[in-house]
Amino acid sequence: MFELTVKDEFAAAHYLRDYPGACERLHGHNWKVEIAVRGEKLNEIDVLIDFKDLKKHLKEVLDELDHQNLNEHPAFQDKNPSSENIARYIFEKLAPKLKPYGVELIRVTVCETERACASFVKA
Ligand SMILES: Nc1nc2c(c(=O)[nH]1)N=C([C@H](O)[C@H](O)COP(=O)(O)OP(=O)(O)OP(=O)(O)O)CN2
Ligand SMILES: [Zn+2]
Repeated sequence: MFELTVKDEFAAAHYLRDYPGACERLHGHNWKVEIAVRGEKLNEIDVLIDFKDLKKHLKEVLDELDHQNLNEHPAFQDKNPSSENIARYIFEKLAPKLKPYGVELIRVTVCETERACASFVKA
């Protein structure tokens, strides 16, 4: 079994409704995102999936979040745009895009800072 990861980032504003502190006020982060896929079969040039394709599809998903107020995004109308929910949103958008390549998305990790990250992992 092989596992690949690629990274990208996006910048956005958010606030956490009902948060007991400063994060209840609008503020921004440069979120760093890492995704991991796995699969068994290498293709005819001996790669699982081209990093370029992985990065392209991740970017498509992140472009929808980049430079947005995430609290105004349809995905976060009834739930907070926490790192946890952002990771799950990216996972759910990205997983179907990668299926045709024969790889499985297994983890999306979203970091608000170098010291604070949340992952959504395949059950
Ligand atoms: N589990 C989570 N906890 C928090 C989240 C989150 O998404 N998931 N988000 C926040 C806020 O977004 C806040 O902006 C981040 O707070 P904090 O980590 O305290 O950020 P600081 O810049 O103050 O970092 P320090 O390391 O404390 O300097 C809060 N919690
Ligand atoms: Zn925040």
